[in-house]
Amino acid sequence: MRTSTDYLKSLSDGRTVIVDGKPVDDVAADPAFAPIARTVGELFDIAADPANGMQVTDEVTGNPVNRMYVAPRNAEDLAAWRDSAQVWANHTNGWVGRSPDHVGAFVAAFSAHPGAFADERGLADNVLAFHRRVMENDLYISYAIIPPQVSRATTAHAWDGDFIQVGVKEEREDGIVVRGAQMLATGGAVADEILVSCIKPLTPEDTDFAISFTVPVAADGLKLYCRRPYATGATSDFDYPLSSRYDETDALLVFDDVFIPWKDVFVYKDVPGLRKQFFDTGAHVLGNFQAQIRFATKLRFLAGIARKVAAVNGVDKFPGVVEKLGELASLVSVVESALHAAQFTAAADEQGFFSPGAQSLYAAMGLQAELHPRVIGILRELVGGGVLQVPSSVAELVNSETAEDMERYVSSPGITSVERVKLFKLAWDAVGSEFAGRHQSYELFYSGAPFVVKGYAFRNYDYNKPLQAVEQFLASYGVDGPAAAVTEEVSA
Ligand SMILES: Cc1cc2nc3c(=O)[nH]c(=O)nc-3n(C[C@H](O)[C@H](O)[C@H](O)COP(=O)(O)OP(=O)(O)OC[C@H]3O[C@@H](n4cnc5c(N)ncnc54)[C@H](O)[C@@H]3O)c2cc1C
Repeated sequence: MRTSTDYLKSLSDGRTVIVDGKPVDDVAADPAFAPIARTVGELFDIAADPANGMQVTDEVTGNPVNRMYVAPRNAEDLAAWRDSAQVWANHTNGWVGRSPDHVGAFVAAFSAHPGAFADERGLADNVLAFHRRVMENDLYISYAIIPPQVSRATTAHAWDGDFIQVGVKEEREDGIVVRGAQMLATGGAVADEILVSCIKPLTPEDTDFAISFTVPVAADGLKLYCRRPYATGATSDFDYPLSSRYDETDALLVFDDVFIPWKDVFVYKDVPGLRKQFFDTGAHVLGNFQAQIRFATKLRFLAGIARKVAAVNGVDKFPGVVEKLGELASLVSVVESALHAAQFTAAADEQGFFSPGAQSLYAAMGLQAELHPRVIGILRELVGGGVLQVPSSVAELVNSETAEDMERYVSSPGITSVERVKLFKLAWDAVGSEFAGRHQSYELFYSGAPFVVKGYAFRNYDYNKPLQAVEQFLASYGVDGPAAAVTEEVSA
């Protein structure tokens, strides 16, 4: 299976990743991208080691493949799939949102439902071939499925200027030429390919933009405009332990007439087909099951920082602090419990795809907009000003002229000054740094704006039962008192 060496080597492919107005020479060597590339490489090494239990035998080739790229078919598969996702999430403590298993899960679910892509061009076969390529080569796929934020009052066809959202400029015998942009691809700069599509509802007038395809990051004419990287501002691992490893970077994609061969096209000028690929295949559920496994891991990590900070500051026995730590425990447990429930209520669909229970999964996602800021808020409150009562850098801890002051004034009972500063710098990178701010937006938006995500929770909740309960109750009394049936029940 692919190792970090193979992966890092493959990144030197002439991709156009733009920072500070010019293309980056080599992302694997650039200080903005090398740290996250290293982290992704570590994930591949973990999967390649059979001891980590992430491998399964491919039924077609008989070779070991990463389980994250294989659609679960029964309860045992799903349990093992979840365990594998957990192995990767543990390695990053949940701080890498778009690790290769996220879109990998979408592609796995696609492969179990080729019928959702069926059309006269044979697009379903393209999807199956894509899945096989991803699985056999351990590809890292990022995705860009949101149109650029131009105006949400209308959709692409009504925007000024042709092809602002990426669309079909030209149809050729051997493929299509696409032009335009897509909002963001997290991890795109260090991925192998990007799945480009649109999950926001389009109208029949938007047919030219109703496409789904994969494109190598190094494709001619594809440009990635990255937001300011945070890894370069991370002066050391000690000062920014999260920014220095996990800055995935997010990039606007611009397609300057990029040629996409037919084999890489999955949905073509088909507005309903866009929704089908995400929602009739179970892809949205499986991909977000992975996302919630990752999210719960990060919440546990945040709770761990809070628990340790409270102990170091000697406040962990105060009733008010115990209450806060208890609230944190409840919030983390809500997400963990929803994952258990989604697994417990999982069932096979008509294609034999074993899908996690959607009601529990979307319930957790629907609360994320409130839950994550609350967790961060509690942590911010517990750390107090301690995150600012730290030296500007590790230098003050090692310089003999300043180390003595640090040891004397920046310390707590039972731990050294270095240990205390290390902990509080970690806390700052989780709640206060630019990296932390980006993560707050990420958790709020990665699976859609809160009104969209709550819509999933609404649609996947069976309101018949609560409605029935209310109807029955309302029927049990009237202006004349209890209804007859109820009166009889009471007198009997
Ligand atoms: C850190 C980060 C990483 C991301 N990574 C990726 C990625 O890898 N791939 C990808 O495809 N996308 C990615 N995204 C984009 C993400 O999917 C979108 O931000 C999300 O879907 C919301 O879309 P939007 O940003 O266009 O918000 P908009 O749709 O413009 O909404 C912004 C706000 O406007 C209001 N609003 C808009 N429309 C309505 C409405 N109809 N009803 C009520 N209120 C409304 C809401 O308050 C909403 O929160 C990322 C976003 C962030 C922040």
